[in-house]
Amino acid sequence: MTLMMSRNALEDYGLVNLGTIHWNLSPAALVEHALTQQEGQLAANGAFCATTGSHTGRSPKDKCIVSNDSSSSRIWWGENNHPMEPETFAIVRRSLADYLQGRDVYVLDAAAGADPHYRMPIQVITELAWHNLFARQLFLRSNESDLTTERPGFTILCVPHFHTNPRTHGTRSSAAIIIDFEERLVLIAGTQYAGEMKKAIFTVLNFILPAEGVLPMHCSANVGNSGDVALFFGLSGTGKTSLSADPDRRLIGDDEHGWGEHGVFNFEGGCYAKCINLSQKYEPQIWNAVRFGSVYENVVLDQKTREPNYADASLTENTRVAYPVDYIDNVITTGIGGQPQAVIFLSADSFGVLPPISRLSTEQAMYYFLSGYTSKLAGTETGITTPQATFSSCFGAAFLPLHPIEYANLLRERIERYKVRCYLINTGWTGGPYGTGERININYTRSMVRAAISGALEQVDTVTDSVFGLHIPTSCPDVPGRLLQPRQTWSDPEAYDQQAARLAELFKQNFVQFSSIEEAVRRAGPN
Ligand SMILES: Nc1ncnc2c1ncn2[C@@H]1O[C@H](COP(=O)(O)OP(=O)(O)O)[C@@H](O)[C@H]1O
Ligand SMILES: C=C(OP(=O)(O)O)C(=O)O
Repeated sequence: MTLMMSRNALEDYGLVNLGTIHWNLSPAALVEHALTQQEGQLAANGAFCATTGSHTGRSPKDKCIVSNDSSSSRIWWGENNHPMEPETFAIVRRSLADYLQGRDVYVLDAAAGADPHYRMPIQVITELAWHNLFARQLFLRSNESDLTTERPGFTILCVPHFHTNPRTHGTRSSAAIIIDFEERLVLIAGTQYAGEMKKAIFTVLNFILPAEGVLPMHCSANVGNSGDVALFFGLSGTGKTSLSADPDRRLIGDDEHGWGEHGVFNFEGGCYAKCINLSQKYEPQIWNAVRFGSVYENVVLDQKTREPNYADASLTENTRVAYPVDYIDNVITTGIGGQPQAVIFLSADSFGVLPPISRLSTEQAMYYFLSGYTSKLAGTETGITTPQATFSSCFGAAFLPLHPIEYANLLRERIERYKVRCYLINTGWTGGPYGTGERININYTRSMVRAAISGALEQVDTVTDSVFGLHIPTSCPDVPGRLLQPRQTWSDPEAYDQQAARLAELFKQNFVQFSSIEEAVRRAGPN
């Protein structure tokens, strides 16, 4: 049955005269093929290490959405989505099919969306064996229900060694990530960054699910012993994966979730952790998840011992490891949790002025969610080498095909209905901006997260920040009190005031685009 579906799909996409088609290979077989393709090597701990060179991040200009009639009116053509004509898409698709003639391909049947009500079958066709291994570990494994479901699927065709030519293909660069919602097909060319596959499906679900009453979220999720679910929103590198891996709470997922009628569910079946400076001491769970079947990207191995050197950023800062979610010790294997009780926004503030933790009113939650203030941390995007202040709506603007206010309204409705506690946590700099101050110790951040989730901060007195209006707890268990008030951590408080004013101004400028939002939310920002 699966084979039949796969063969038809291949032909539908013009993929004929291929070499050998490898269907649903096991991880061990995929590793063997990846070694034969000479696309990487095995690390001493058993992980397959793919080396893709320094171009390992995304470039904002490469992502296009095919602007046919049915999608055009709904798409948010912000700076992240570029329209592409169906004819241009057809040219790229034909070129990929021509390129693949006579070549082996790897085909995987998988799925996205752990809640059976929303589960979507996906098929991943890749040129490289290790990309197929990545997809196998990152997406949900296919099951019987995927063969009979009425829900239409989506296909990814990932051909990294084919580079597009802007002149002949009409693309914006030599790489292209193109989503066609009508054909239900994603084309990826000219980039080996495996994250594009998962983020493309995330973009797809961000388009499809709101129409079904589900809020798609760029967040990690975990659950405590009493069933209390917590969500951690944040742009890449702000701590979703690290902070949700908690020995005292069970992991639901580390990056992409939906919040529907029945609660929260993971879109994926695996995690994608950053491993720059990964340490056994600070991140034991992620450390232990690296084993046979895991896939490293651009981690430098010692050529004699094959031991990973996590400190080596010579290929990229954005070194990664992908592994199935159950490689983490305490997980919710169904990928489904209940209704959240706590929502945490993670902002890595490179200005060093946001408080390490603040309690948010619902209006503030809306304001900070829409603003999505954070820093782009080095590596994930091409050309970013130092943290750069940015506003990424809903903490994931790059993946949003609808206007941010649509997602924000869905979030507000849920926060109010379930009386969810909301916090803003700065996982970035303290004691000064990037370059002068230092990144907040992750163990302190963990203590703040624990206190926020448990409700321990609800009764604690707060002081109101004079610039941002944020409510800063005056104490937090296991965190030095001085750290909580950022102005007190700077050696020059006047420099702090200037920097805070600068950031407040950036917030205001950015929020102009949301002038249609109600006044109470507009007023919840910096004054
Ligand atoms: N205070 C902190 N809070 C969270 N992460 C931190 C902190 N300080 C340093 N880090 C590092 O930042 C990175 C966060 O990456 P990750 O959790 O993978 O982000 P995301 O999942 O949001 O992309 C990790 O390498 C982590 O060790
Ligand atoms: C995989 C990515 O996101 P995150 O770091 O949030 O996992 C990415 O942005 O490429």
